Amino acid sequence: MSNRTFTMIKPDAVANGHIGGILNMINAAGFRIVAMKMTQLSAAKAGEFYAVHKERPFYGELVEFMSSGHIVAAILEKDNAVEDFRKLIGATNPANAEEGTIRKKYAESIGRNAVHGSDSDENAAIEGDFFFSGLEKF
Ligand SMILES: Nc1ncnc2c1ncn2[C@@H]1O[C@H](COP(=O)(O)OP(=O)(O)OP(=O)(O)O)[C@@H](O)[C@H]1O
Repeated sequence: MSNRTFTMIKPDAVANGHIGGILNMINAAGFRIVAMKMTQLSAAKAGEFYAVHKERPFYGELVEFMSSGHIVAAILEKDNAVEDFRKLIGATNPANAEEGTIRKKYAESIGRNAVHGSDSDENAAIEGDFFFSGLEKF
């Protein structure tokens, strides 16, 4: 079990002024931020990041949305990081997300759902490298 996961605060939450609120929830849950940056994905980069969903009907909408505005990408550290962070963000569809989760509080819909969280240790490492590769040491 790795102690790191990767997250993005998505364009809806950034545009609606929720970066601070979401980071507070992340800190309060015991995660340490080891790398973080604000950036905007090109459609090509968003498509690459979500390539596993290429065949899904919502792929075009997802890529358009994820490249529509600024995002905040971060690597987080905590014991059991991947699983605990998935619990903290809540269900993909905010209608099914539990009280106390980030998506319950900040997500607008299944597409505009405020945050991303890696679903495995392997993907956490791949996704972290996607944004923070090479020269940076953390
Ligand atoms: N039916 C849908 N309509 C529109 N967008 C969707 C739909 N299902 C999923 N998505 C979008 O695709 C993303 C990836 O879907 P996935 O099933 O991997 O959910 P997730 O693992 O909870 O989300 P994420 O990977 O962003 O943490 C979702 O977060 C959501 O933004």
